Amino acid sequence: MAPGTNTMTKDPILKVEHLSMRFGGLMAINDLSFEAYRGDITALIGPNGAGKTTVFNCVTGFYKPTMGMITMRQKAGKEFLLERMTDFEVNRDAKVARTFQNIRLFSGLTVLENLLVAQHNALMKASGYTILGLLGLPTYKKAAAESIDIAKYWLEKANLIERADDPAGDLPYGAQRRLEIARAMCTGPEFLCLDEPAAGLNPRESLALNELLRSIRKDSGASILLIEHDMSVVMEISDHVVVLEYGQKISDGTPDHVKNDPKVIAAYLGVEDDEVEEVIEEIEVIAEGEGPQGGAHS
Ligand SMILES: Nc1ncnc2c1ncn2[C@@H]1O[C@H](COP(=O)(O)OP(=O)(O)OP(=O)(O)O)[C@@H](O)[C@H]1O
Repeated sequence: MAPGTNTMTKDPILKVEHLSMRFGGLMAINDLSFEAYRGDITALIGPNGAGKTTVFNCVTGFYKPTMGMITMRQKAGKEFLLERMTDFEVNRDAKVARTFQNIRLFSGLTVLENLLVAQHNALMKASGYTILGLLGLPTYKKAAAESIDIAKYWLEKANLIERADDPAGDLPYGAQRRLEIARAMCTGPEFLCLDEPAAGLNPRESLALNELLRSIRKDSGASILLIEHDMSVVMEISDHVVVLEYGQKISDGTPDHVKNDPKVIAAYLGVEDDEVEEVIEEIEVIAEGEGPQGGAHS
């Protein structure tokens, strides 16, 4: 249990146990264990190259880990061993959706069409996988109407309803990021993995993103795991933070707990743990010197 979290109410949706991932001679993830709790926004942070994306790729079925177990337990109690599943099965069966560091939308399709394509699997199932089904089956017509309702719901949430008929490629960058998240939500995930959702956003777009993520947590009940470099986003919206360095966990707890953890400060400053205090003192002296009354420029 992560320090600072309430032991009475926390129910793990994801358990990562002794995960290791080797690329040739490089141990990118080394015996990593952590949990993400149901209903929480969990942030996975760490310096460049710490192994965050590798963990994401293992959780979402893009990589087969060298060792370890990744268990996802759905609300209804059904468990899935994600390390044994393909990316497609992780999404379809375990109900884990993801976004990527680089935006991957169909830029020539409209905003609405992007959300309908995401629901293609459910629509094909309703058609009975036949052309006649596509043309006339009542189950298909019902599913098609439902998928438009779901798309509209997420367009409202992402504040994109007015752009529904515009090509996705015409949207500003921050709106494209929200569209990607809306598209992932249209697949009905219980667990949403977001790879650097705030990257490249301006402060206004960042606020809109925070609002969308909070509303996903509150209204859909989906749990969120996100990789993020923007500490203001992490500290603002996360319930729980896991910190990696060189493929290992160095801290795990509430945002306040990890923010004040000397190991985390050392990792971000790139110094040894026992040098943290000294470096912070030095930084404070420099900051005082740079201040309005400071002597650096006087
Ligand atoms: N497919 C791969 N083949 C070989 N090495 C890889 C592969 N993917 C990642 N690595 C290496 O594994 C280590 C962890 O990389 P990873 O991308 O997971 O880190 P990260 O924490 O996401 O970094 P960043 O914050 O820069 O995105 C790095 O040293 C990286 O070069």
